[in-house]
Amino acid sequence: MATAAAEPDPLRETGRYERVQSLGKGAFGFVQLGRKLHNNELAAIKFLKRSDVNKYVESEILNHSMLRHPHVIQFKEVFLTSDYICIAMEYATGGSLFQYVQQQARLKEAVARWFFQQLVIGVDYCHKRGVANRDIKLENTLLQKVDGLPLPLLKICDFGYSKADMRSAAKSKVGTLTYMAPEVLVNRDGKYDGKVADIWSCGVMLYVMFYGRYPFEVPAGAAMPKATEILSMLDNMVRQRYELPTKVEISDLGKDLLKKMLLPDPKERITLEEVMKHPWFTTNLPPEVGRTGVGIRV
Ligand SMILES: Nc1ncnc2c1ncn2[C@@H]1O[C@H](COP(=O)(O)OP(=O)(O)OP(=O)(O)O)[C@@H](O)[C@H]1O
Repeated sequence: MATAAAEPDPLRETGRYERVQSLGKGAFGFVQLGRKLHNNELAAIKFLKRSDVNKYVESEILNHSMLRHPHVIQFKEVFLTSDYICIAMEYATGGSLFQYVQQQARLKEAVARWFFQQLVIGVDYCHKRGVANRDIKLENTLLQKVDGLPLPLLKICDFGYSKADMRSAAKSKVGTLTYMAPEVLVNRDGKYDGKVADIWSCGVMLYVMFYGRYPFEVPAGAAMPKATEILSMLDNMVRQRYELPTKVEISDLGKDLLKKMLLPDPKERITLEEVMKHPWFTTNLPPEVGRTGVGIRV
């Protein structure tokens, strides 16, 4: 994580916000915790260089601003400073689900279900609003601590690779390799359905929560994987060659859902509607989930 001292302080020139601390750095910019001067409200503010603005920044703003849901980080406002486009959003106090899983090595099945139910309900909401996220991963799901709840709530963030156009299929090969659906990697006719690819990525997230590792990987080490390594990973995906380590006890229903989400043919892959009717998913799912996000039992 970058230190606040090393980062510029663009909020100073706004006269509306002050910087509280640095929250971290991504590939495209940095994020700071800011406080709104007139009401002390906190916000996570993402700074993107104005000179680097591209179609992804535009989609991030347009798509994220359309969404309002308990399991999506709330978009607040966008404003400009002399050098940056600044996106103010709800501040998630509990870090990312990636950090959470890393701390625990892997999650108990009931805890994985708690997060997975919220993830799927949030992703389904985005899809119903016409937005495919295309970069669903543990790092892009943040946690919000809420008094009285045994576990934090999950919030989907980062719509930098999202796609909203319902009329045309997605073409760009975007996302993160270990979470990328095979049809995105192959992209033979140059098109895929971003929403169906999101379901694969949710399946990868479920796998990582269960087993604390990725189902499909290229060897670690090199910054850029070799084409042969990517092809071999793709081969494993297409042949459904991944381990379900027996030393980790996961119910048959949990494994059944996982397998249906990791079906390589997007036409055969389970739909979100079917996921939400799956008996593993509906276990311990109170009616409040998705509406307020509060009241989930583990
Ligand atoms: N709304 C938020 N509340 C709290 N922390 C946030 C929020 N949004 C982002 N962060 C944190 O800020 C850091 C940078 O986030 P950002 O989205 O720019 O990059 P990233 O997701 O780490 O990487 P990349 O964008 O390259 O995939 C991350 O550690 C992230 O957890």
